[in-house]
Amino acid sequence: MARKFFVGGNWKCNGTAEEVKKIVNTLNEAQVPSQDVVEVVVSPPYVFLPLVKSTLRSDFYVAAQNCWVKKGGAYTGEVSAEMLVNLDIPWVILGHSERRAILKESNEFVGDKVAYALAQGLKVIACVGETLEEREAGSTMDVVAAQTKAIADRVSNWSNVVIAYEPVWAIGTGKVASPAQAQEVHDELRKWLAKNVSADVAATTRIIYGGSVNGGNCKELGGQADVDGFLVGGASLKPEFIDIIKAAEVKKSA
Ligand SMILES: O=C(CO)COP(=O)(O)O
Repeated sequence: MARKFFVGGNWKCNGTAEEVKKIVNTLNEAQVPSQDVVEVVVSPPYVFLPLVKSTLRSDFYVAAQNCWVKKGGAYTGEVSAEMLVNLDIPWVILGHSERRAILKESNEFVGDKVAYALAQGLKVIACVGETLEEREAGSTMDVVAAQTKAIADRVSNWSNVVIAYEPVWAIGTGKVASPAQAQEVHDELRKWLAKNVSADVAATTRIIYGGSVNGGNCKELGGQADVDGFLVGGASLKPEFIDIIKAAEVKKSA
């Protein structure tokens, strides 16, 4: 299958320079499957991007955790897509649920960001996912489809997009989605892409899972047919991130 396993580490708003150096050292020394088998991307806070980029092994890549919705200018506190490109940062995470919920980023705003970042040449990890209330109300797929539609309405080339399905109730809670729950949404999302974008985009776009992924649950989750990797929060700051990268092997032997 053409979809290469993808493991992202979202460090969120954590770390000191000393801690970042330690994490990078641990990653640099790790024995992991080759780039043919797994694509590894770590996402430190903006201020540590140059440090990580200049010290991280060359077979791992870096991502910013956000960027501004259009060309830079008089937007105090923002970082533009152009700046990331200028620093050779290849990836950006957009639409993370923490930004949607706390900073009130709407589906349309996230869609605009994704389109703009792609147009500047960045690769995008676009996050979608439902809250516990939405799941309990039976509207998981409606929510995820609306979030994805806002992206699909603005994007024609999906080759540089990875979709991260991150149920909000599983993020930072230790309450991981069961492999069957993850597979169900990933499968529905792929069908949505087939129907609303194209069969080719559905077949080739990686849909990764995020929400309390750890060294213990990654193999079973990664073994699901439509789970193409992970976006890892808390565990990406720990040595167990290496075990999660190694979960890519489950696909190779599948
Ligand atoms: O939000 C996440 C990754 O973007 C997931 O976070 P946790 O792995 O800490 O639940």
